[in-house]
Amino acid sequence: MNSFRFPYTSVYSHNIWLRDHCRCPKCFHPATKQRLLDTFEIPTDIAPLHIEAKVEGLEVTWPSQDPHVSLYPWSWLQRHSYDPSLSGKDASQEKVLWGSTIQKSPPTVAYEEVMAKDDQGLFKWLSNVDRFGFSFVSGVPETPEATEALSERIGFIRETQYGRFWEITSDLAKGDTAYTTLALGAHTDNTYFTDPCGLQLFHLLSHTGGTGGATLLVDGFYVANIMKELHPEAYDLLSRIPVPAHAAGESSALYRPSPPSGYPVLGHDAFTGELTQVRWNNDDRSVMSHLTSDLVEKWYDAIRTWNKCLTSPDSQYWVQLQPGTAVVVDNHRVLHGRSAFDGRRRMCGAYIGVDEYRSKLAVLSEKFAPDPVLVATEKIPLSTANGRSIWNAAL
Ligand SMILES: C[N+](C)(C)CCCC[C@H](N)C(=O)O
Ligand SMILES: O=C(O)CCC(=O)C(=O)O
Ligand SMILES: [Fe+2]
Repeated sequence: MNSFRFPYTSVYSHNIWLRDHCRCPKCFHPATKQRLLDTFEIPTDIAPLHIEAKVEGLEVTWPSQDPHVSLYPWSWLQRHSYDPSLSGKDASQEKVLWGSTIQKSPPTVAYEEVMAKDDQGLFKWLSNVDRFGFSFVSGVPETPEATEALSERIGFIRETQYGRFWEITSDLAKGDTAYTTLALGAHTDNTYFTDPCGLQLFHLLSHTGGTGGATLLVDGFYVANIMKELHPEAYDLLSRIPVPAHAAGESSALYRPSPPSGYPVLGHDAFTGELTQVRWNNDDRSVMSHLTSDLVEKWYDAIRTWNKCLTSPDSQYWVQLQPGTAVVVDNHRVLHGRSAFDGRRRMCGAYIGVDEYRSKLAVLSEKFAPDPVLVATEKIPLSTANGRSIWNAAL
């Protein structure tokens, strides 16, 4: 919507869009941020009575019994303009793709900072995850309790068939190879869920009487980028062919995603086409029973190429976790794995849902990295009953 060259009698589509998105307290509940306006009462041929460019934003007067005045802050219009789209990516949200060289300076935040009630450290931690897909937390007390408290700083823990906050060791306490001493190749968890967890937290509590059990991290977005450049046909197949998965190690549970055919290895934003998710766990993959015969060879070639890129030394970041240093991983981007081990090894951690993670990051971003245009130019009342800006540029 070319709000800056807004013609007086624009085509109806812009008028109805503008009227539908009025954010005055009568049309948009200031506390609940829900639409109060009845979209379907807006006349299809609605057109403004008057338009004025004000310091705070675009003021539009609509015809109705008592002319209705809407104010659209410039930052809000910029954020939501669709023709053309004007909301460029701001650098702070740029993803930093990485390979093995990340080992030189992996993103890390101190536990004390993350636990501090002012949330600055928590924002720093989640900003790391947003940019790098993972972050260490140093100085964590070597207990499950402290690790659980750390997890809960982000949001409520996601409970699954493996429990809420989990402690794992090689006792097959649960029907999964994570509860063995076996090596695990680079994977993302929960491919058998429709909605894989957003974050996965790991904290090695102890490892005695044995060796191995190193942690592998791979930036799935970095590897996908390489695939897109060097193996576009394979990238395309990984982006199109759904992959079924299951978790069937517990007699009480048989998890499969909905639909059971699953989801492609590489998931994209349907609107922007941007890569948004990697789903890959070759051990948990079920029977590929929906490939057409002409695709079988091609698909296996594609996953062989994918695996080759995933396992290239250039893509792999191996780190021997130590008690006291936890790591959180964006399970929609970064794959994790482990080398085989012996001896007694105790790992604890938790899942956090992707929406809980993104919500916490959004709220903290509003507080610590607000939309500069919104803060600088809007003179309109920014706070409401619940203290949240009525003009959060994202709403
Ligand atoms: C131990 N912990 C609960 C974290 C995971 C156990 C299940 C892992 C499963 N194979 C997957 O990849 O999702
Ligand atoms: O034991 C580890 O280091 C990680 C095992 C694993 O992949 C998991 O728990 O999801
Ligand atoms: Fe895992």
